[in-house]
Amino acid sequence: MEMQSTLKKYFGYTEFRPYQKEIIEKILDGKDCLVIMATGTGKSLCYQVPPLITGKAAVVISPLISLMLDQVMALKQRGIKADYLSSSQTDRGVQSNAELGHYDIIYMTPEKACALPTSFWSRLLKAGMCLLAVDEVHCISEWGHDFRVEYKQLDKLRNVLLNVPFVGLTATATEKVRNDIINSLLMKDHHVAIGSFDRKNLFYGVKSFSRSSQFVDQLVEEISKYVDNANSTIVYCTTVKDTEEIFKSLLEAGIKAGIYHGQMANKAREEAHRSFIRDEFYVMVATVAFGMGIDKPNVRYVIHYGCPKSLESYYQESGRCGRDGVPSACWLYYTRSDFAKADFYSAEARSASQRKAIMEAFSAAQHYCMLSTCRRKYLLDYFADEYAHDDCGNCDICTSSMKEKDLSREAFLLMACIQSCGGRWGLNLPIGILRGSRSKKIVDAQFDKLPFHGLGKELSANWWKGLAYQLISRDYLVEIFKDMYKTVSVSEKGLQFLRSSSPDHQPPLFLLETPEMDLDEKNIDTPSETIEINGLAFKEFEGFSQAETQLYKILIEERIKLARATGTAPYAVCGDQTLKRISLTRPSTKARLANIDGVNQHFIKLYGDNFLQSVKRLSEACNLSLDGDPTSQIPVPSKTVTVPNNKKLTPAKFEAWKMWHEDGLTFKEIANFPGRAVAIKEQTVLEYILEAAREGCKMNWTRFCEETGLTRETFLSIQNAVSKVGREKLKPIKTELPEEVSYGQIKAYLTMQEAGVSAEVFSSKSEQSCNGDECLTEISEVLQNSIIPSDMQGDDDIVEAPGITGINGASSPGKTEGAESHLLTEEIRKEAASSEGDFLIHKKRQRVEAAEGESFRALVATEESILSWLKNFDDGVTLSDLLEHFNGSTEESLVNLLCCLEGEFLIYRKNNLYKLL
Ligand SMILES: Nc1ncnc2c1ncn2[C@@H]1O[C@H](COP(=O)(O)OP(=O)(O)OP(=O)(O)O)[C@@H](O)[C@H]1O
Repeated sequence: MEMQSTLKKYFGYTEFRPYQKEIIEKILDGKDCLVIMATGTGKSLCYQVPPLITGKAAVVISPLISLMLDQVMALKQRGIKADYLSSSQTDRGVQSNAELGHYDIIYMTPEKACALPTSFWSRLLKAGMCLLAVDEVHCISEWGHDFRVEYKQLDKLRNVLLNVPFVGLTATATEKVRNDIINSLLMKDHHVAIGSFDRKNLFYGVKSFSRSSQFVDQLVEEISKYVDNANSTIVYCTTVKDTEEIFKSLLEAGIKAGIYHGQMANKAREEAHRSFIRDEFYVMVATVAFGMGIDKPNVRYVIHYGCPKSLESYYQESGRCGRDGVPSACWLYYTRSDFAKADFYSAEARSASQRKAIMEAFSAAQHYCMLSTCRRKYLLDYFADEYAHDDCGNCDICTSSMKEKDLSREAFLLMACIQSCGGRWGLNLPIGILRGSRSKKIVDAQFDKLPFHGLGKELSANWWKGLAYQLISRDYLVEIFKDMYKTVSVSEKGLQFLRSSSPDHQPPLFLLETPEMDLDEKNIDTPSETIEINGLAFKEFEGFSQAETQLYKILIEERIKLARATGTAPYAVCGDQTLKRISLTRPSTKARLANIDGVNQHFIKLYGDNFLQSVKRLSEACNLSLDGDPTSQIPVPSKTVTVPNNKKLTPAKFEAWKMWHEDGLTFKEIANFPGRAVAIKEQTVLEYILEAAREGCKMNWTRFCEETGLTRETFLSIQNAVSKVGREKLKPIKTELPEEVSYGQIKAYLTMQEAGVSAEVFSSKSEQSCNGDECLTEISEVLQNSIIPSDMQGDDDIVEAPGITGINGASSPGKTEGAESHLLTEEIRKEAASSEGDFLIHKKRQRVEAAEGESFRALVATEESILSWLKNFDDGVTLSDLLEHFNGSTEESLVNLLCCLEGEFLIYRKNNLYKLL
């Protein structure tokens, strides 16, 4: 509860993102934690919440001063006491204040942390220290992509900070790097949280381009379209020269932009960074020097102008995009000449193994450019975060209309040629042979005598390379790195294909003819189509009227003014999404403003009056009424909904899931559904639903377990059996278990385990709900006593059904007869089954009743009495509950008191439930 209220009070959010809560709990238990979560998924919050709960400081090691400055600025805007210490700082004030326990969070560079005297740490410990967080902890490992030698010294702090949990956080760490981190930070009995690398809101796209002024002009024109809505863009270039060229073109086109690269003086770079995050311009053209830790939440486009040197750096840089969770696009433009930079990058290597690692990393980036299969899948598989789908529906490949073609003859020629050359060469040699080249290498090795020589000359080298990359990504060919060189050979799968082929006949092999393959040699550097960087299926102002869009745009300006007046960044005042919610709901009171997701207590204190005045004035000007529907939702991008895009789920399976999940039907009802030509088995329905769950469809596991009869005890005994015999085969698991445990229950357990659902689902259920018939009876009773407040009942059939009209008085379900009675229980059961939320209501009702029983006197509400009564209800209460309890108060006076409490952040309202903060 305290965690939840801290989240709303300081950050304005009402829900934790995945993993955050469990990590915070572990830290509060004093455990070391290693947190590996995708960029922009909210790692920082994991170390920012514990000091606010414990009242003890958190020390955060961070690699860059600019990053620390941004974090400190944003935290101050949330009313959190934060500052930073670095070796270049001359002011001793921060250090002494830290020693006196004046901060919630103190950032410092690793150098500074190691240079601080033991006396500093002793004083800090005395004042209270709850954790030491090491941000971007992959820098500790030589195997990581940003090794920083100073990070290696951090283990020294272990001897000084006894019993302080160490928390390492990073977005990218292979297993090798993870082990290195654990050893370097001397972590013991630590908790590891590994989130998915998938950034669902990001669209990935790649195109080839030519380095011509014509292309740059097109790019600039495209970028200019997105600047209008205050959407930020970062253009990453591989060289300083490109950076300068694009920057100049943007300025010439009248677009305000910034530039950032390693050859600029520190001060100029800091200024550029500062201006970008403060929305003084919306386009930043930079080299990769502008990468790690840029946390501007509303960057909508990240464009790579040139192939990056590795997928790790591509993931980091593209990760700057869409950090507020809003759909955003990452486009990568490459030229073939980029691929010749392997030597340049590997020149940085200090050893043969490092050189090999650099080559491999660069090759993976090249592959990414040349893919003909889902880009998201390739990226996630690369980071060992296997993506279960072949089609993400949110990258250029999955959304393109490219058609597969039978390229079996060409694939045969290429593979046969590679095999005939002994699989000892790169791609250029076999392609040269097919294209009839008589280069010295080919002639000396007598490869010009091979029967394939010249058989593929009508196709460009580019075309053949495109084909080869597809064969590699589909495992017909394999690439092997040997020191500075890579060779390509035929895999077992490719050999099988060759064995079943002859020069005249090959089994069909359907592959894509990508746009790059279409380019012939003369046109190699001509862009295949006009640029279109958007690629988002999402319309930014979907669901907004014209007037609301206008209001939003004016509020953006107001936010900039407020931020300038307080010397901070506009996003630190409040995020774009919060501003959109304000534009849609147009609150007239602090209470209403406080209830908007993303609005925190400090915001209300600092800007509440100002914002409310602006909203009132501007709404009037835009002819919009105040206090719109607080449930107005900003449209969720359809691309993140997995189900409709999911090609793996057949219509029958999807339909079964929908009937169960959305219509509340039982397995039996679905199996015998009247519209079905032939009834199917209940077991089949169960399997369909489990498959839907595995494919990412939403599940109410509590209800599912109830219907399958899977109890906590059975769940735990299956867990036990699986730990003994493994999860690969069902039979051995079944043999380990009592007779009555069904295969269906075992499958359900295995799917739940895959989905990360633990036995807790039962404890929460038993607390929140009751079982089977008992539950039905109890809910019936609740209805019978007519204590479900009308605002909770909704306008479903229950109230209207025959024999139920008397629920409030004359007749009751108990008194109805036969079919009517059955109808009622059926309806109730469906209602009960439709969501866990109803069980919550039921439980709350019971507690309301218990509390009611305490007094029969007319109770008049005061701020204090409301607060003290709300303490009884973790799940919150409705206004009707409050009115029932405080029966001596009028609705108006009660609402006024509630508004005051909301405005003071003592309570908050969500889904019409008032909860204590
Ligand atoms: N529970 C939450 N609800 C809504 N927004 C959140 C939540 N937690 C974090 N955020 C927001 O998500 C954004 C990204 O969070 P954060 O900076 O912590 O990401 P990160 O994982 O540290 O990323 P990186 O590795 O790139 O630094 C921030 O703007 C943050 O305020």
